This record gives sequence, C-alpha cells and structure tokens, in this order.
Amino acid sequence: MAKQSALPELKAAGWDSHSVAMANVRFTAMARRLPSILRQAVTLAWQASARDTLAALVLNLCTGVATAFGLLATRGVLQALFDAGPTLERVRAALPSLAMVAAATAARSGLSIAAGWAQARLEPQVLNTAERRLFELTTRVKLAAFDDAGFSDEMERARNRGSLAVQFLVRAAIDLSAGLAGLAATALTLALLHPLLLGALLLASVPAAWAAIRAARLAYLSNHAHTSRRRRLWMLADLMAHRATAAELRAFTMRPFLLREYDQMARAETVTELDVVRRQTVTRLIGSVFSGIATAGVYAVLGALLIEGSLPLASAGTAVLALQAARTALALAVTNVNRVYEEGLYFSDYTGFLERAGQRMPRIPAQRGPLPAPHTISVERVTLHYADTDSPAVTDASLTVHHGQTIALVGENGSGKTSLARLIAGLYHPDHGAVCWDGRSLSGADPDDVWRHVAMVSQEYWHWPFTAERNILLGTDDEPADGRVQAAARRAGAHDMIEGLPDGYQTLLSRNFRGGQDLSGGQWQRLAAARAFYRDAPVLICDEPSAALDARAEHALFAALRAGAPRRITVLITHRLANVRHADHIYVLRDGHITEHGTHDELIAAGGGYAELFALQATGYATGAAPGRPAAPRQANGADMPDAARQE
Ligand SMILES: Nc1ncnc2c1ncn2[C@@H]1O[C@H](COP(=O)(O)OP(=O)(O)OP(=O)(O)O)[C@@H](O)[C@H]1O
Repeated sequence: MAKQSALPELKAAGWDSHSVAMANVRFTAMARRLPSILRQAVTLAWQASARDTLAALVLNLCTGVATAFGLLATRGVLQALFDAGPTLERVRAALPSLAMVAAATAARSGLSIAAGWAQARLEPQVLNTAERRLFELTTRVKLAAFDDAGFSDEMERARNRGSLAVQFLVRAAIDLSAGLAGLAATALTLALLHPLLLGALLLASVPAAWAAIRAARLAYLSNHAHTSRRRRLWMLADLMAHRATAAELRAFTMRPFLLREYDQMARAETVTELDVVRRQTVTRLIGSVFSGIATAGVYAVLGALLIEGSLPLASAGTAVLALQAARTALALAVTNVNRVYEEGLYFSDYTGFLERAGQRMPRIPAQRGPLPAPHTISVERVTLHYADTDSPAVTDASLTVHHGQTIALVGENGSGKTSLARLIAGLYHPDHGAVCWDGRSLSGADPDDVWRHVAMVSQEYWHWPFTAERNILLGTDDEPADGRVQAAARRAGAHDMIEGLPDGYQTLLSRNFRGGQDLSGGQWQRLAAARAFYRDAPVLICDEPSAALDARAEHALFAALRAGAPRRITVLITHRLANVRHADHIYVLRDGHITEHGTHDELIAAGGGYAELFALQATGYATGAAPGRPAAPRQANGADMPDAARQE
C-alpha cells in the first residue's frame, strides 16, 4: 500500500481568492477583459521603451496596409488577365498592377522584418523593467510581510512566472497587433469586393477564438490550483540536489523518504496535467470542427455570389486569395489572443503582487529631519505578535539603554530575545507600546534612516556569494582603499583566515561559481562579525555572534566587543552566560516576558533563573566547581588571541 505523504496538506491562502474568482469568469467576460490586458501590456512596453513600442506597432500596421494594397493590386492583375483580347495585350495591361503586387510584397516583407527587430529590442527591456519594479518592492516591504506564507507564495508566483509573463504578454500583444492588422487588411479587401463576404469572415472567426480562449483558461486554472504543490516539488528537488543538504541527506539515510515524497507529488501533478491536456484537446477539436464548417460556409457564400452574378470573376479570384490570407492572419491573431489571455492571467499575478506589496510598504513619515544616532534607546511596554501565531513573541517588555552601555538579553530558546532585538533595531514594529530613540518612536521614522545607525550580527546570517572583501563592505558604497576592511577583519579574527584564501580578500565565496571557495561555519561567522565592525554603527546588535566560533575566536570577539562598547549601544544575545558578565544590564526573558533584570552580580545574588542557568553552565566548565560559582575564565589574558582583538 502506498504510504501517505509525511508533509501536511497545504491550505489555500486568503489572498488567493481574488485570482480564483478572476480565473473563473465566463467567456464573454474574458473577451471584455482583453482590451484592458492589452492596454496594460502596451503601457508597460511604452514605459520600457516608447521608441521600440511605437516602431513595432506602427511597422505591423504598415505591414497590414501593404497586404491590403497587394491584394487590391492582385485584383487589377486578374481583371486585366480575364479581359477579352489577345494574350500579349492582356499581359501587357496587367504589368502595372503586377509591378504594384511586387512592390507591395517587398514592402510587406521589409516592414515585417523591421517590426520583428523592434520587437526583439523591446522584449529584454520590458523584462528588465518588470523585474526591477518587482525587486524595488521586495527589498522594501516590511519584514513582517515575509512571515505571511501567502505573501511568500504570491511573491514566488510573481517572480517566477509573473515577470516572465510580462515579457511574453508584450510579445503576444505585438504579434496580435500583426495578426489583427493582417486581418483588418483582408477584411477591408473583402468588404471592398463584397460586404457580405466580410460578415461571413467575421462569423467564421468566432469558433477559433472561443477555443483559444477556453484552452488558455483551462491551463491557467490548473496551474493556479497547483502552485503550492509545485512549490513543494521544487523544494523536494532542491533538497535532493543541493550541496548544502547532500551530507545530511546521506548521514540520515533520507533518500528513500525524499524520493517517495517526490514520487507522490509528481504523480499527482502528472495526473492533473494530463487531465488539462485532454480537456484542452477536446476544446480545440470542437473549435476546429466549427471553424471548418464556418469556412465552408464562407466559400458557399462566395459561390452563391458568383453564380448570382453580383461578384465578377476577377473579384472572386481575389476574394479566394484574401480568404487564404485572412486564414493565416486569423491563425496568428487567434494564437495570440490565446497567449494574451493566458499571459494576461499570469500578468495579473504580477500586477496583483505589486499592488499588495505596495500596501505593505513602510509608512514614510512627513519630513521631520534625519534621525540622529540614538543616545538613549527606550523600549516601552512593547508586545509583538507575528502573523498567523497564537501567542505573542514579546509581551509587555520595557528596558532602557544609553550610549556607551551594553545590555544582554538572555533566556531559553524561543523566549523572545531575537524578537526583542529586532524591535530595538526597528526591523519589526510592536503591536502595542513603542521603541523610542531619544524619545522618537521608530514606528514614525523612515526605516532606512534607522538602519543607517544599526549594525547587526544576526543568528542566521546569509552566506553572500561575493568576494571576502565585499562581504565585509556589504551595504556600503565605500571604495576599499584605506585599510579599514582589514582592520575590521582583524578585530573579528578573520584577517589571517582571509589572507590564507587563494585570492585573499578578492576570493569569491561561493562554490556555485568557478574558482569560488566556501568557508566553515565559524569562518563565515567571523566574516559576519567583521562586517558589523566595519560598519562601526552607533547601535550594534549581536545575536549569538559566537555560536560557531572556537574558544579562542570567541574570546577575541568578546574582547573586541567590550573594547568598542564605549562608542556605541551594544545589545548582546548569547546563551554562553560567561560572555554577558560584563554587560551593564542583563535582561532575562521567559515566554516573551522580561522576568528578571539587573547586573550580573545582582542577578546572581537574587538567586533566580539567571543564577540557576549560570551555575549550570559553570559546572560544565569547571570540574569540581560548586554550582552557583562561576567557572574559571578560559583565557587568563589575551596573549594568545588571534589577530588584534585588543585593538579597539
Ligand atoms: N518570523 C516569525 N514568525 C512567527 N513566529 C516567530 C518568528 N520568529 C520567531 N517566532 C516565534 O517567536 C517566539 C520567540 O522567538 P525568538 O526567535 O525571539 O526566540 P529566541 O529567544 O531568540 O530563541 P533562540 O534562543 O532559540 O534564538 C518563538 O516561539 C518563535 O517560534
């Protein structure tokens, strides 16, 4: 019996309902939507490059005019050839029209090539514009938005398919303009030959257009319904083919489990896709049958007009050619109506995301002048609730810290230390209470203004795939010439390690690129600390800055932090309590509440939770040390510290 998937069912997110509703609209409503999709596509293309958009559209229009011109010239040729008289004279009489046919054909080819060139130039510009607009928002939205699973899903759809859809949509819209121009040209020719033929042609176009739009809708609906499953498939594919997971996957013999999960998802996905393909094929088949019947009807009308004598033979011959050209133009138009509609649906994911991301932007206050570096940070009875969680991560917490002071946040896992630090740094805003820098609430400040003053060594730092030097310079536009990078690396104990890399500071730190190198966890952490030292910000937040460091590096790092402390406000989070003894004030958190606070000595004397945890750790280090008494320091002095930890 097949095993059940170990992963929980995915729920549809609330934000999704609008696009489900949109995708479920009826055929007529879809047809009504097309002009608005086209308008948006042309607007975007115009913003990317007005010149190339105009060129592509006008050149396609001119191609259509050349087609009509060519067809009407053909009628002149046929009229001359079907006239009474000797053959040579008839051919001679047809020559001017023949020359016009040749000129129209050459013009049509030239114009169509030029239109293709304008379109080819336009497409990458459109993609860049669309992506740039997306990334402007994703790098600016409130951090809290990323806690909402729906937002991440939506962002993924907009990023992976949505921005590509913009490019495809513009391509389809311009191809559609070419198809429509061709269709208009042939329609005009037919209308000039006999108005009844035009009506018949328009009727014949309906079934093909219906089939195209319905097939597109089916594909979108299926894709839409399975985004979550596809994400899970990609996630599994990533887990099975990634350098970072390769070792753990083997050590925990996870291969059968992951492959089984993959099989289950892939099977369900294939069944769905085949179902969509079957329904699309049936739709296209019905469309083709009706389209064929309608075309036969058009030729029947043509025959009737000819027999009745209301259409001369030369015009009938031209009408046959025009109908053939109309079929080609119709096929182009219908294919691209299909594409425009389909891409328009994905495009709505993109525009919808832009709109909703726009609503999650931080509120920039009316100008109050730049926020100066804080002398005092006060946290006033703050409570923070993450999205989709039942209980708050921080509850009614208050603290104050002044320039030159170091505070430490300690407590068990999940007690709210990182969350409180994020509030202090203005990365999140509290639901209740306020975080104030010199009396000014961060909720009313420009976030960039706040972060300018903050350096952060976070618990989960990213391995940025840049050179070692750029990893330290991150977030600055500095030209690294004055030795400050090396000085920061020395303070973080990273200089010797970087010098030992094949290209020193210019070594690319990513194995995804040729010649790139990777670092150990501790080496990356030193680099993260060097980045914070380089930034030399007035507020320094260190969240478990030494979790991956060896004892010597850890000692050096904390010595460097202490040395620089008088120049800034330092917020320190660590589970190694020996490192917080020097803090001016220690706050102990439990379940989001500050349960104790004071200096190390005060907290030890109080004999509460901090004293208990400290004693527990101390006994682990000092064999024979009595619980409640600190362990002997691991380094009596800084003599064997790497680099210049005592430089600050
Ligand atoms: N982005 C988030 N979205 C939802 N819940 C979160 C988020 N970040 C943290 N939490 C939850 O908030 C609570 C506090 O987390 P926080 O990371 O602040 O704890 P911590 O004290 O720093 O823990 P640790 O010592 O393990 O780093 C935890 O219950 C955690 O699951």
